[in-house]
Amino acid sequence: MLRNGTASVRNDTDTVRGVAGYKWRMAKLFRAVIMGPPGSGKGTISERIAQRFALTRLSSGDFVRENIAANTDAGVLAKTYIERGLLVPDHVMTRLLLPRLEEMTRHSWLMDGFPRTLAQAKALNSTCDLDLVISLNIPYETLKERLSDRWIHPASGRVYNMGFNPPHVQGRDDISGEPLIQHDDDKPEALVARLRHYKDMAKPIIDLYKSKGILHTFSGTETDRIWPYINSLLSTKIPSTSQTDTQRIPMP
Ligand SMILES: Nc1nc2c(ncn2[C@@H]2O[C@H](COP(=O)(O)OP(=O)(O)O)[C@@H](O)[C@H]2O)c(=O)[nH]1
Ligand SMILES: Nc1ncnc2c1ncn2[C@@H]1O[C@H](COP(=O)(O)OP(=O)(O)O)[C@@H](O)[C@H]1O
Repeated sequence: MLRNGTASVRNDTDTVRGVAGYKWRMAKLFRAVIMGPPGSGKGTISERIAQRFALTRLSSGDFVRENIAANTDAGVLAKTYIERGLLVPDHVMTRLLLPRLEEMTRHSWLMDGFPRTLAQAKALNSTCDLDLVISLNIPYETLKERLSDRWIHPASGRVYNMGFNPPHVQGRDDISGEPLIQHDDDKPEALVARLRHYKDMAKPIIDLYKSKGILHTFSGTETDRIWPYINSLLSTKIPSTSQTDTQRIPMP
């Protein structure tokens, strides 16, 4: 249920009267979060889930970058942290994200990158009830190999891996043809610290979702082997009607 003041819309099959004499039947919506250490495949798997189940894919990193580009107050503030390689403080992240989620009352979504702290998880919890949390558990050696081979198209966030999903033209984004870059913090020397940090921050969040009975953990070294399990889990959880989110039905 997405709580917005006193209004709540979600997880119900609900009808609302529209302007043109139609009722809009709200399909049962679905809200999920994907968690995992850097390089665990959150972006890759989110993309597959979004395509297969027609969910809106939300990425906290993209929100932050959009706000920086648009020079919003929160974006300007967030930039000062990102430039120093820090996480954006909780109150800035929630100010950026929660209003956006409140606009999404009619959409099923999958969030990547939020919550990253227990405070964020609690703030999210007070805004909406999640249906499911996917946690990816990938061995360190695998993460290290993947990240040293990760190339990104910064403008779109499209991700490549020189072995797993290489671009059609080496060093160039498939769609725009623009150059790909590597993040400094994907280098092995930065990775140990990033992983330790992830573990410390994620543990209480994972415990919280476990206690709510919505946590599903997937372990393995290959996305293509994990994917069928995620796919079949979601097939049982996501009602087929949520693929359109709303259906317009004539008023009787
Ligand atoms: N070799 C290999 N690379 C993968 C696999 N799954 C994802 N990748 C790549 O590993 C890197 C990290 O994946 P990404 O989805 O960006 O992870 P995130 O940091 O959790 O969002 C990217 O370069 C992906 O293309 C896999 O099964 N095998
Ligand atoms: N939930 C969050 N809490 C705090 N900072 C965040 C959050 N999501 C994104 N950010 C900030 O935005 C940056 C980019 O996010 P993202 O694209 O997820 O990249 P990365 O996976 O490299 O951290 C992060 O490094 C961090 O500074």
